[in-house]
Amino acid sequence: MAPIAGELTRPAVRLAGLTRSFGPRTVLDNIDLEIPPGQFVALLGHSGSGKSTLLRAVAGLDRDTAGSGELTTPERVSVVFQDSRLLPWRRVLDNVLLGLGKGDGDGRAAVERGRAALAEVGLAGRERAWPGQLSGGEQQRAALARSLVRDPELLLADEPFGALDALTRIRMHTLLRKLWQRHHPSVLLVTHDVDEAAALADRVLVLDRGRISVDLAIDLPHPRTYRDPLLGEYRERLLAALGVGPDGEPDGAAGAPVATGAGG
Ligand SMILES: Nc1ncnc2c1ncn2[C@@H]1O[C@H](COP(=O)(O)OP(=O)(O)OP(=O)(O)O)[C@@H](O)[C@H]1O
Repeated sequence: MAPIAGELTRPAVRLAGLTRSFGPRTVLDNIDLEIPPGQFVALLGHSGSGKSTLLRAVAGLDRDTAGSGELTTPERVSVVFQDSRLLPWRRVLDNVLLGLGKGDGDGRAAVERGRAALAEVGLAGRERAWPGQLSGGEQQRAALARSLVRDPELLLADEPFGALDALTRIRMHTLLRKLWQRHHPSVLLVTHDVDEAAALADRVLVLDRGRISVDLAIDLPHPRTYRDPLLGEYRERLLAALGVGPDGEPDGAAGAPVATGAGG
């Protein structure tokens, strides 16, 4: 739930002095970050800037990496990746049920939760399909259902729509926005897509050379339309922060151009 005004709430995510290195290369350099409960944060940055490394650290997936820092996350954390990671030998509903943790119920109650999650992502009636019978977009919907079935307090998403075509991606943005508004987990969404970040997030972070170089609040109500000129202004600010000039060419220090994805 969103915090009630004036109520003291602990951040859902707290990173203090997070540093990660691969050999001599420091990818994350002493990062501090707090994400309040229910906040939708997008993490932008050039390829290789360390976005996935940060997300994996928050997810607790990189214990072998040389690093230091403090990390606090809520108990129920779900992760979605660019590929759905559905098990091809399990039917869609059974894949979704894999998202349930110990103590989340079993038997009939679990099946009901799985069915409800599939219905929420628009896959009612596809419970007994095999993953290979779903389109790419449907597979990502099933992955979202698997991540939501345990009602996460924190949803971590690493380029979840990066492999989808532009139109499917826009539909998935709408779906993710609705799911977030309904369940209100904190979200950390890694993306290359400036439009995706500006359209969905309360707050956009830009990762550059191991540090968070920009922390920008997107102060626009939801749902946002891609044609809103105010959204366009945020987009321009973010592109400038990424070092992409008006002609799409790099305009300075930050380097290569970024894909801006679903525009228009
Ligand atoms: N397991 C690993 N071993 C060695 N180097 C790694 C490892 N994981 C990531 N790196 C390096 O760390 C840097 C950051 O990688 P990371 O995947 O976090 O970037 P990213 O911003 O998510 O990139 P992209 O947008 O291309 O996915 C890269 O230079 C990468 O080569």
